[in-house]
Amino acid sequence: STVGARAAGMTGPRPVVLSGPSGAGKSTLLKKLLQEYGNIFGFSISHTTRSPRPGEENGKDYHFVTREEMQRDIDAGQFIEHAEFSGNMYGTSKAAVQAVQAMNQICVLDIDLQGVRNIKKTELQPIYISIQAPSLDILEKRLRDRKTETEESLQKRLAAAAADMESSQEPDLFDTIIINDDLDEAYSMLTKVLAEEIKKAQQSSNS
Ligand SMILES: Nc1ncnc2c1ncn2[C@@H]1O[C@H](COP(=O)(O)OP(=O)(O)OP(=O)(O)O)[C@@H](O)[C@H]1O
Ligand SMILES: Nc1nc2c(ncn2[C@@H]2O[C@H](COP(=O)(O)O)[C@@H](O)[C@H]2O)c(=O)[nH]1
Repeated sequence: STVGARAAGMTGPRPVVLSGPSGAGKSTLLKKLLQEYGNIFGFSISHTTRSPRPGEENGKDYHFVTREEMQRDIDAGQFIEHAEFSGNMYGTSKAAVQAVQAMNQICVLDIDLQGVRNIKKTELQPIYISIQAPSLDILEKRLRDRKTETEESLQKRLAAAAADMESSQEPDLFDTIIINDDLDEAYSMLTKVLAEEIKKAQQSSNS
């Protein structure tokens, strides 16, 4: 099994899961990571039924699909995990993870807490990192300033955020919790947590 092989040190670097409330800064940190280490890390492109935001590209940020398409593919067994979040469906397809692994890159998943719990039931064995805002008030301000949400979807996301902040304290759920107060400091924490994987990847590409 992957677990046994991993214990024996026979597999490659571990995938990385970034989770945490909407507005905590996952995409911002991920973008920085991919800018600096785009040869090492690859983003797992999820499917979602929500509409694209200005600037988001189909097949790059997400695979934007209808509920019917997504449900059909879920029923066909094409997804590793999927969840309903704030009125829309989100999910990680097997193909999304395989596409990154085929490029010999470390797969990074940006998923919600339900996704984390479901990935724990699989053999993926990633490093689990929670990104948190300093407070719910600051998170609300950041989400409002982002101007991507209606008042209704903002309220849904804030309710989910409050629950997320509490659940993330659960022992053994995350390997690391990063408080994204100052962006540069949070990013430096992230690269520190991933230093070992980055080193392994750099060594194997030099050999
Ligand atoms: N350290 C920070 N200080 C101030 N603003 C920040 C910081 N980090 C991120 N932001 C801003 O906060 C907003 C939310 O960040 P981002 O979109 O990265 O969150 P997210 O966790 O990916 O959210 P979602 O799950 O909704 O996609 C963005 O407008 C971003 O520019
Ligand atoms: N369980 C999953 N959650 C996912 C996936 N892709 C994204 N997400 C999470 O959804 C929310 C909202 O994202 P947004 O882009 O609409 O702001 C956020 O917490 C993401 O982490 C997925 O494939 N599975």
